[in-house]
This record gives sequence, structure tokens and C-alpha cells, in this order.
Amino acid sequence: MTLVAGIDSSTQSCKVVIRDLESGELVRQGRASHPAGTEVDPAFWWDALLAALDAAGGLDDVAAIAIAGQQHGMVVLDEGGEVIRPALLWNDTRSADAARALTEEFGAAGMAARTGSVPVASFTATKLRWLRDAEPSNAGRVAAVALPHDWLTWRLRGFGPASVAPLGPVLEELVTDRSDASGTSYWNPRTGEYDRELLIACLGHDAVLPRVLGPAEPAGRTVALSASGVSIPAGVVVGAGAGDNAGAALGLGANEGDVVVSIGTSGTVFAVTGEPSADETGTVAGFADASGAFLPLVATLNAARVLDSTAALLGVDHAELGTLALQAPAGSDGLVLQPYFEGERTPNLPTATATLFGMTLASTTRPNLARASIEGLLCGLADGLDAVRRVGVVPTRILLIGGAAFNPAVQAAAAQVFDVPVAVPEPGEYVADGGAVQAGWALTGTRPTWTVSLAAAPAPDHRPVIREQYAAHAASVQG
Ligand SMILES: Nc1ncnc2c1ncn2[C@@H]1O[C@H](COP(=O)(O)OP(=O)(O)O)[C@@H](O)[C@H]1O
Ligand SMILES: O=C(CO)[C@@H](O)[C@H](O)COP(=O)(O)O
Repeated sequence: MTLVAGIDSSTQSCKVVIRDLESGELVRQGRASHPAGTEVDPAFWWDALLAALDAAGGLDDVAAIAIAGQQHGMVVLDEGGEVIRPALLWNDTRSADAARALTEEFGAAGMAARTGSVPVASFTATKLRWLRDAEPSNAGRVAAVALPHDWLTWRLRGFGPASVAPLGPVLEELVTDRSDASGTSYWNPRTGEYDRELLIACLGHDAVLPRVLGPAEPAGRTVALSASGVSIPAGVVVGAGAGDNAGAALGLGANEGDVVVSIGTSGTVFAVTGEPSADETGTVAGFADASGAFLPLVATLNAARVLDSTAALLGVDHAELGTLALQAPAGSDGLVLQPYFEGERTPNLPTATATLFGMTLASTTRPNLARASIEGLLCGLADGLDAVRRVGVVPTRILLIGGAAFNPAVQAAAAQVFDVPVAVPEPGEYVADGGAVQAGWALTGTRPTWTVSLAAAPAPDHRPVIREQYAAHAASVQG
């Protein structure tokens, strides 16, 4: 049996799957938590990766591995390969002014043409501009810029500061892939080239950027490492890795007509397409995927954690939140939650806060609040579905994934909010599975095709009232 490993180094945790290359069967898995916060020392991701690999039984019998991870995070390295400051994550909104400034300087149409996307605070370029202006001495020391998955891939191959890494700080050995490069705002998905002028306009000077590998191209191999009591064997083939959403598309084997809706820390709506997109309104990010194609994507900042927060407020767990929500009618008797707890990215309202509308003595019940929290986050994603339609995607099926997708109330409400049939794949770690597919691809040169089973396909039950009342309140807030 040839085993391949895939990683999802996501916002909240690191997940490892180890699969049989031939059949795709899940052989082992492991997980470890990441710290909370929107700026994180990458050392925590490395420690979590080692702990998750250990929990998954290690790599001694594994032939290949690839790391997918949260997109956009700014990892800045000095000449010695040291991380200069904690990474700013995709959900850190302090660079909102920098995003506005960049868009003014280069124009929304110009940015969309050059990078596929109009930048918002999530994108790496805006974080570099913030660094240049807020922490000029740190910016001046930047010798290389990497993304979370690039940095972990580099460390796994034995590179890093001389004090901890056997192969030392060889910055030119940093690699990435098309999908994660496309989330930087200084890489062009049409040409496959970095846009150095944009990088310099953000950081203030040029820097080493990771070499962009193709979907089947290996990054190299592991070297023998021992850290935090965990040993990594030498010689495991390392794939290029990917941004997490592109990883999920690969893990699901998403086909034409499939629109993936992921409800994890972020909410995302995306599809694999043959042509690149360039949405000048900034709603749809024109990303590349991990298979050589493209991945138009809408992301929201407020997704599963809206439910975490509402469950905590109601003093219930996720299962009880779902039970409560299923007791309320579609539309929650007019109670509407606009769930901008962390500001919002789509629509671009980085300083927004959440608002509960439609509170009356009759509507303000625990079941209605539970349901309104689910309906609110789904309405943001339904707006995302409309936006990907506007760039040419024709959805015939929604594949609902992410931590919150397995909640029965979320599934039932999704069938009411979306006007496209919803299918829920078996509970799984599809981002990490995408990493495993990529590992197998890098090992053999052939893309593995594994079967994904469906766990549920809720009967279509479209209730326009849910989005109508949400839209009416959104309009009242946004003018
Ligand atoms: N049954 C459930 N109902 C609602 N939310 C859930 C449920 N199970 C997990 N979650 C939430 O899903 C999130 C984790 O989802 P995941 O897709 O793993 O996120 P990420 O990949 O961003 O770390 C957490 O916020 C968690 O509390
Ligand atoms: O910013 C985006 C996509 O553009 C997010 O999707 C991040 O990639 C974080 O992902 P999760 O931790 O929620 O999986």
C-alpha cells in the first residue's frame, strides 16, 4: 500500500489525513489546535503541524505529502530566514486603509486586470503596505515574503533559520502554487507572473517571492528532522501545496456545475472554471485553482463562528443550537441577524458590527435567534452565489462543506436559502484531502481520482422570504 498525506493548516487548527494512494481510503488522521487571534507567530503552525502528524501516526510509511492552508497570511522573513513579526492573517482588517489606497493608486479595473482581484484587507499586498507605513523598520528588514503554506512547506523540507533547520535559510528555496499566489494581489493568474511593480509599491522594495510550481510539480523531499519530540523521516516527496479553498476543490473533485460553499472560519463560495475572471466590483476574487484552472471565489469573514457565538450566548452546544433552529419557522418570524461580528469582507465593510433586526416581543425567542444566526450567514453566502453567477458560473449543485455543514439545521436552512439543489458530502477534511491528492499527483505524475460520497441531499425547499427580509435590512444599513 502506498500512503500519501495531506494537510490543512487552517485558521483554527491543523488537520492531517493519510490515505491509500490507490483506493483513496482514509487510513489515519490527526489534528492540533492553532491559537486564537488575527496575528499569529508561524512557530505555532509548525508546532501544530508536528503535533497533528504525530497524532496521525507520523510519516515513516508515507511516500508523499502536500500542505494546503489558510490563504493570504503575511509571513515576512529576514536574510537569516527568521520570521520578522507575527503573521497577519486573512481575517485581520487593519490594512483596510492600505487596500483602499492601493485601489485608488492602480484603479479597481487596473488591479482586477493585473491580479484577477480588487484587493481588500484580506490580501497579502495590503498587509505589506500596512507594514511599510506602520512598521517601517520591520518592512526594511524583509528579505522574503511567504504565505502560511509556503513557509510550512519550506520548513518541512529542512529550510529555515540556521538554529532550527538543517538546510539553513535558503530563501530561494521557498515555493508556492498558483492558487495561493493568486491571493497575494501581486501575481497575475493570466500570465502566471509576479507583478514586481505592485510588490514594490506595497513593501517599498523588492524581495524574494516563492517560486510558483505547477499542479504536479514536486517541491522537493523532506530531510530528517526531529523537533518537539516528533521525527520527520528523510525522502518523503513534498508537493507544491495550495490555498485551502483550491485544496477543497481538489479534494472534492469539483466538476463543472459544482459550486462549493464552505462554512468554516471563513465562508466561501467558489467553482472551478476554465477561464480566469476579473471582477472590477471587487466582489469575486479571480483566483487560480490547484489543477491548472481557475477558481472565482467570494469569501465572507463571518461564518461558523457566528454559530459558535450564538450558541454560547444561548448557553447551548452546536447540536442544541440546531435543534432550537429547527423549531423556528423559515424567516425566524422576521428576526434577522446581519452577522458582521468581525467586520466584513464581502461586502467590503471592515469596521462593520453585527446587528439584530426585527425584534418584537413575539419574534425574540431562543429558536428564532438560533435560526436567524444560520439564516444570516447563509444569506451572505447566497449573495456570493449570485456574484459568481455574474462572472459566468452556472451552478447546478451546491456542495456544502466546512465544520458547520454537518449541522442538520444548517443543511435544512441551506435548502431554503439557495435556489440550487444542495448536496452535503460525507463529513471529512476536504482541504487536507486536496493536499493528499496533490501529494499523489507529485509522486506519480498522475492526478488521483478518488470517490467522494454524499451524506445528505436535503430536498430543495426554496423560501425567498429569507433573503428578501435580509436584503431589506442590509439596504437600510448600507444606504
Ligand atoms: N455541528 C456544528 N454546527 C455548527 N458549527 C460547527 C459544528 N461543528 C463545528 N462547527 C464549527 O466549525 C468551525 C470549524 O470548521 P472548519 O471547517 O474546520 O474551520 P477551519 O478550517 O477554518 O478551521 C468551528 O468554528 C466550529 O465551532
Ligand atoms: O481568505 C480566505 C479565502 O480568500 C479564507 O478562506 C482563508 O483561506 C481561511 O480559510 P479557513 O480557515 O476558513 O478554511
